[in-house]
Amino acid sequence: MILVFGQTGQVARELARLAPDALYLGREQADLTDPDACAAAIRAHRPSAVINAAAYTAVDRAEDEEALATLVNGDAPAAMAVACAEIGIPLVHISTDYVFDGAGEAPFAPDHPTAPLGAYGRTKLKGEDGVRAAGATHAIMRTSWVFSAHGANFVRTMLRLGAERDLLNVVTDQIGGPTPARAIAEACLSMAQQLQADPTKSGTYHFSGTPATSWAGFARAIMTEADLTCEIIDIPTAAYPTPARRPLNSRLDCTALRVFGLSQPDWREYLKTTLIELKGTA
Ligand SMILES: NC(=O)C1=CN([C@@H]2O[C@H](COP(=O)(O)OP(=O)(O)OC[C@H]3O[C@@H](n4cnc5c(N)ncnc54)[C@H](OP(=O)(O)O)[C@@H]3O)[C@@H](O)[C@H]2O)C=CC1
Ligand SMILES: Cc1cn([C@H]2C[C@H](O)[C@@H](COP(=O)(O)OP(=O)(O)O[C@H]3O[C@@H](C)C(=O)[C@@H](O)[C@H]3O)O2)c(=O)[nH]c1=O
Ligand SMILES: [Mg+2]
Repeated sequence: MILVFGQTGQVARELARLAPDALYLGREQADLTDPDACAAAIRAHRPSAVINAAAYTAVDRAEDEEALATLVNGDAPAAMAVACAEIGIPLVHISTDYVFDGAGEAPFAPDHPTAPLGAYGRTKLKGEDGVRAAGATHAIMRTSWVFSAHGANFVRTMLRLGAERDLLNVVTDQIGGPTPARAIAEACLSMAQQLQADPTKSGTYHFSGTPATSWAGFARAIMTEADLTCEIIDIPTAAYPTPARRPLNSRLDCTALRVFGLSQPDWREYLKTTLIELKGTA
């Protein structure tokens, strides 16, 4: 039995659709602000693998709540990994492009030095370090720009704003790979299964959608696919001030996915299916 931390999040919901028999622990059953409780849940349930799909993901708010975000994104995954090491099971942990500083234009390889620009990235990096230090079989999967038909994400924000406005300013100098939560969930399950059979696959992997685009480019694709007439105006990051700094270059080098026989999802296909799914629920 696979144990998943998270129930209502984008990735957790997609996991639940793909693997309904896994055990999903929401905030009520396992609060990540209590790392010991997370470790205790693993010891109590003795699963065959753990996937951590829960996190503090409010990038701007994290600047003011770094202590809380550190507990959830840093200390809880570390405690999970210690418990996984004890009982000899793999942990699949999800991390982010925001651990990098976004310099240059080349895709970041998994072993490229990290240098987060903000609190969210710092807390996620602490979680990565804790998972690696615990000695459990693990995959740290760094992904980026996650979207789905549920939860808080850029696609849903653009659909809401696009229906209200004729024009929308969107940054054009942050480049990355939008990644469907659905594809992340599939990859997590595959990694968990393969790690059980072959612990030598442990390591840090990048998993992002292709092709790389800007937030403005992504916004334009969303408006087109959704038949909204809202015009997207290209603006530089400097013209869109936010509490947290974000990396300009979020490109991730995903070639190591070959180890798991996985490849990058084309976000344009998943955008279509996401919009169909949203229409069905509207
Ligand atoms: N969203 C994105 O664009 C990106 C996300 N990631 C990473 O991917 C992973 C999945 O993200 P995503 O699915 O988008 O996340 P969401 O923001 O959609 O969901 C986060 C989940 O974490 C849960 N959670 C937050 N705080 C706690 C807590 N204290 N105790 C228990 N559960 C908690 C939330 O529960 P509740 O509903 O109760 O609040 C929610 O289920 C995370 O590790 C994230 O860092 C990486 C790159 C990009
Ligand atoms: C709503 C809006 C956003 N933007 C910009 C702000 C920001 O630079 C970019 C995306 O906005 P968001 O608020 O979705 O960005 P953000 O929440 O920072 O998204 C990040 O979330 C975390 C959890 C991650 O791990 C990252 O990979 C990334 O997905 O678009 C505009 O330019 N115009 C707009 O109207
Ligand atoms: Mg956000």
